[in-house]
Amino acid sequence: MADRLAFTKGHGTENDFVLVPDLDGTVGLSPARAAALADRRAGVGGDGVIRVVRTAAADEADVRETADRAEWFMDYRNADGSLAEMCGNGTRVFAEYLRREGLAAGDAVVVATRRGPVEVRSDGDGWAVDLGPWALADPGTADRDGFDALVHVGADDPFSALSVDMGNPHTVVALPEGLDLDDLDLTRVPVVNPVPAHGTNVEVVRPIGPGHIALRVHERGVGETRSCGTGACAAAVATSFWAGALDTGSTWVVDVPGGRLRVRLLPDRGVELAGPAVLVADGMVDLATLPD
Ligand SMILES: N[C@H](CCC[C@H](N)C(=O)O)C(=O)O
Repeated sequence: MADRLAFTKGHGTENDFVLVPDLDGTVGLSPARAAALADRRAGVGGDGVIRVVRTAAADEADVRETADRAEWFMDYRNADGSLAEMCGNGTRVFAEYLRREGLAAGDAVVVATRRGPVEVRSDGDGWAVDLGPWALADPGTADRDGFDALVHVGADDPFSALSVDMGNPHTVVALPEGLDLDDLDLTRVPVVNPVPAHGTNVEVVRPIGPGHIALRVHERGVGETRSCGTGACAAAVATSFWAGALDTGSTWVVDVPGGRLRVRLLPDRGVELAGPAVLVADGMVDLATLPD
């Protein structure tokens, strides 16, 4: 039995991940082991852990069924070890890893995810991926101003928000006039009402100009992160909805604390995320330091 585990550290606009190759699915990844790998002091450190596994060897049957469309499965875990359906920044880092390792060739690769296969294609010095279709909560629940939730961020009075489903859940807050993103206390989990059944990722968005927004994000299963790819898409969808411009194929520059992403709204509720992916380092973890 190998006593060490190979890993690669990577990030997309400083949303960072520990990639663990387990190509034939023989090692597995328990929630406790994922959380230990993500630990920034006793482990490698990251917002998430991504197991790189052949789709045919995935634990979930519905993922295995997509093996004819995608050879590799992005098995995404949050820093707390919880599963997530999708990770936008993670898909770009995953594609970069597959290309560097010679596990994929050419300018595009279809990646299996819990949300279904997505095509990640080379885009300038980064990657682009359609993370759609997005969905709003039952439009009937969005009041006349386009909000369907209230969010307490830190000690502030509640802010109005809109739920956006990107395969994973998002609650997008429109930062009230006169407040500054930098002043928000995102050290605690924002309190969302109605309480989302499976938790949610909370983005607080500020308009910068036409087709340009900035956001901070508190991620489900992590805490505040420097960037969230599905969150950038959710924020662009919500901002377009509030502007009554959802059907215009708009493009967005999304400034996140860790850098800049681009989002393009596509027909049929498609939404393309584009941005960088960096592989920072490779290493080995002593299995004796990890829980089973
Ligand atoms: N925390 C998220 C998953 C990671 C999403 C984010 N890192 C991205 O780039 O989309 C969730 O539990 O739904």
